[in-house]
Amino acid sequence: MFSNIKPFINKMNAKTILKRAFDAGQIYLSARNNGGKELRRYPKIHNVDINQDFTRFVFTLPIGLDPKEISKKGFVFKQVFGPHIELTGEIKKYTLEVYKMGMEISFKYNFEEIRNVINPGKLPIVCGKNRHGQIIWYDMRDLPHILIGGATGSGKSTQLRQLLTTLIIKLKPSELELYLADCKKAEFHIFRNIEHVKGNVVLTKDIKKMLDHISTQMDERSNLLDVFGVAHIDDLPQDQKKPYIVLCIDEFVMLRKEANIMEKLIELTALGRALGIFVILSMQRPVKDVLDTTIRSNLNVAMGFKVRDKIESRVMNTPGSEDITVPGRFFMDTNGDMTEIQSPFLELEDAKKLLEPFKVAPQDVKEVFEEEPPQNDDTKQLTYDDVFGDDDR
Ligand SMILES: Nc1ncnc2c1ncn2[C@@H]1O[C@H](COP(=O)(O)OP(=O)(O)OP(=O)(O)O)[C@@H](O)[C@H]1O
Repeated sequence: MFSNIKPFINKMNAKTILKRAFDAGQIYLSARNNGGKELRRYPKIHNVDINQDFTRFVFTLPIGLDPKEISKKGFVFKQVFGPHIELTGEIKKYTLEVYKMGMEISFKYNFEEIRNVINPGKLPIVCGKNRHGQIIWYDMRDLPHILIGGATGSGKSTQLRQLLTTLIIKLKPSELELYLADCKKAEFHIFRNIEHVKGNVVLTKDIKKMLDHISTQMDERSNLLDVFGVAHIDDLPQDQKKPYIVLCIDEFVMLRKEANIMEKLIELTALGRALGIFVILSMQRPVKDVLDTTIRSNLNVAMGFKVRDKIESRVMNTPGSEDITVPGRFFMDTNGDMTEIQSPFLELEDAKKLLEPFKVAPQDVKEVFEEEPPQNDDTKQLTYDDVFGDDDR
């Protein structure tokens, strides 16, 4: 972008362009002097580093400028610099990286490649690769609950498949219990008869039972913390150790009219962390009125795959995900930090092979809930059309 001009001029030009973005987004403090003339205090640009692949700016906000202005106006940087940017930072100091090229468009899942990287994690969530080719992961104990959103074909299910498969390979059944609810009835069949999986259900009434069971676990765990005077289940004595519980609900929007389920989810996402209970929710259409605001604010990580429009990306808090064109690509928001990531591509047949060693005979599966076929009206599950009607919002 700036490579044919001398370095100093390059930097000045780059600064001027960034200032244009501040202007366009009105990212400054404004006051009037005695003569009525407007005086603007812009963010201070401390550093401009230009190299072959990208230009990196470091800037700080003037005291008094609301940091929300930056998250709200993130789109301006894209309008000025183009789509390949990354903005990180909080409160005062921010780093903006402007890349010359888009990212690699594929990253094939290979557990051997991932194994060493996630080794220090107790409950590792592998997100994918960033634009520097680094594997991005985090420990769910630090950021306990995830929202995954994206239109059909965007790569949500593939991401869920690899997240769950990785956890199954990494943790023993004595360390991890998985509870899966698949409102679309399409995704979680490959996890049947896996020893870690204690529930794999599709009907609303079974999802309710499953949540009741997890709530009971939650109460028991709270009591244990009380009895042993510790703040986290990891600190319980060895003979009292409890497995982590991960509840994953695919297309949970279909349950939105179930007040009882929503209440339980609010409770789980509010209190789960210390009790070793974690939640992953996925949805095709992240629209405000289908996502309870309390639940939304308890979900610390959002993975925004391709969504339909700005309204949906705003609900996800992943601006720019409406412009994604590559399957498996997403923007990840972790408490305000935004990273563009390509998720690992784990194909169905490969996942089946990886899961094979963890399968047990059906009679040995200790699922807490047996799936029952629908019998009468009280088992009727909402369909997508029941929830959304036609395309209107
Ligand atoms: N990480 C990835 N890398 C490359 N291609 C991918 C990746 N994830 C998904 N794809 C491609 O996109 C297609 C759709 O992916 P996926 O089924 O995960 O989408 P989805 O969002 O779950 O859609 P739906 O809601 O309809 O199930 C896959 O069949 C695959 O071809």
